[in-house]
Amino acid sequence: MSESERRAHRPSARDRTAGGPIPASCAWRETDPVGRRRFADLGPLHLEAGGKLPEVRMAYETWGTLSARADNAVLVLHALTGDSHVTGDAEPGHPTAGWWSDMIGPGRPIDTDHYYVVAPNVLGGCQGSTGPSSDAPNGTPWGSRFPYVTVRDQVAAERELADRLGVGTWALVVGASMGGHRALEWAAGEPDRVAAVAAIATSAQSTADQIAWAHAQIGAIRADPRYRGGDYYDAAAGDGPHVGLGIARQIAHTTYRSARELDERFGRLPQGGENPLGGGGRFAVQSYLDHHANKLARRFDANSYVVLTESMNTHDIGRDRGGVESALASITARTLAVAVDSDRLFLPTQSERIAAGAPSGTYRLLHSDYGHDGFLIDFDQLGPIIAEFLGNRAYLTR
Ligand SMILES: CC(=O)SCCNC(=O)CCNC(=O)[C@H](O)C(C)(C)COP(=O)(O)OP(=O)(O)OC[C@H]1O[C@@H](n2cnc3c(N)ncnc32)[C@H](O)[C@@H]1OP(=O)(O)O
Ligand SMILES: N[C@@H](CCO)C(=O)O
Repeated sequence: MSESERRAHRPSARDRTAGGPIPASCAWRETDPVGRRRFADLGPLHLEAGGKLPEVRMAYETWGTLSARADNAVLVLHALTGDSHVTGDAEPGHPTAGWWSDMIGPGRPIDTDHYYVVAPNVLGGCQGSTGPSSDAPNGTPWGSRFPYVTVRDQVAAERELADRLGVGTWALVVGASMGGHRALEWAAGEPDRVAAVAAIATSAQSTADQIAWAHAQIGAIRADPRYRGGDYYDAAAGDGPHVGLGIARQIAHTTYRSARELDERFGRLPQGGENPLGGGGRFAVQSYLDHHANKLARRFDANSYVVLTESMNTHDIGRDRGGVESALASITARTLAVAVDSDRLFLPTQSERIAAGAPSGTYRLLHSDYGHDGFLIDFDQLGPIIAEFLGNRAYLTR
């Protein structure tokens, strides 16, 4: 069996139900299973679309040491279902290693022997920062009552966190995908506080295509009867909206990978001993998507998925700033825009636009078969690009 066949076939069909009943919500809430997460209580936050959150808590992790001049701080902003655990090995309570361990750490492109790295969990998420699964003032989860938050609101919360950490100007703000939205929003909205920005596989404003994919994902969650309009937090395991959330992940995950990769990797292979002819069995690629659906439903909250996806839909650094080109032109930070050539969700032209519009913009392209997820896989290319942008000669000549 070839490597591609081996990858395509694992694990077995039994994976579809692996792990037992799925909890109604897998929000981490106020817990800190890894033991290194910290929390900052920021008080009330007035929201761009109206209303306010009376109490905002931000969960975050840090690595390295802030210099006496506070000029070595790097803000790392995660994507839709990411979290603050950007680097480190797998450990109890966090079964996966940091999602950017190859990029951040001693001797890595973002070298924590030199930089003070801060990674917050996004506002509206479900990994310790205030979100729909957090308790509202009446002591029960916000659920359907959670207000609309924008990318700008998320950055406003991160700005408050920066104030509390004693960071005036970030040496670098870096993010990919949804994290890139926030990185660009930081650069356009807080030019005095960002010396350099790296926006990876992202866009300055959401496109109709991205909103269209998101629409189907949100629809899948809302159509799940177990979603209960967003108020499902007291449901028993197995009785939460994991079906809708899983379908949303399957739609999204397909857009995160390239058609070429899926075709070359899975082809028309059936999954294990299953027979798709007649409708009973699955193709391997269907099993693969089932696997990713199952995994996400176990680690993420459906309401957070909706809240964050909606915030991505209205992402537009040009809003109330005279349009995207005007907002890009106002960026004073050194700007790096990185695209993945096979990304069918965040097209390279959107990164080219960022680099062309920012006064000191640089554009770099990753050559990858993996599509949008290339920023989570192709570190042999992304590492040197970021190291070069930071002038990390030790990494480049290692
Ligand atoms: C900043 C952030 O975004 S942080 C969040 C990033 N992490 C995630 O999104 C978690 C979801 N995972 C992913 O998106 C991807 O796994 C990545 C991008 C992290 C890594 O990509 P890859 O290394 O190419 O992993 P890939 O997409 O092939 O998935 C591998 C999994 O699919 C499973 N798989 C492969 N083929 C099949 C199949 N035919 N049937 C069922 N499962 C299958 C593998 O067993 C493996 O399972 P495991 O992850 O539980 O060990
Ligand atoms: N796999 C990433 C892709 C989104 O950019 C995530 O789940 O956040």
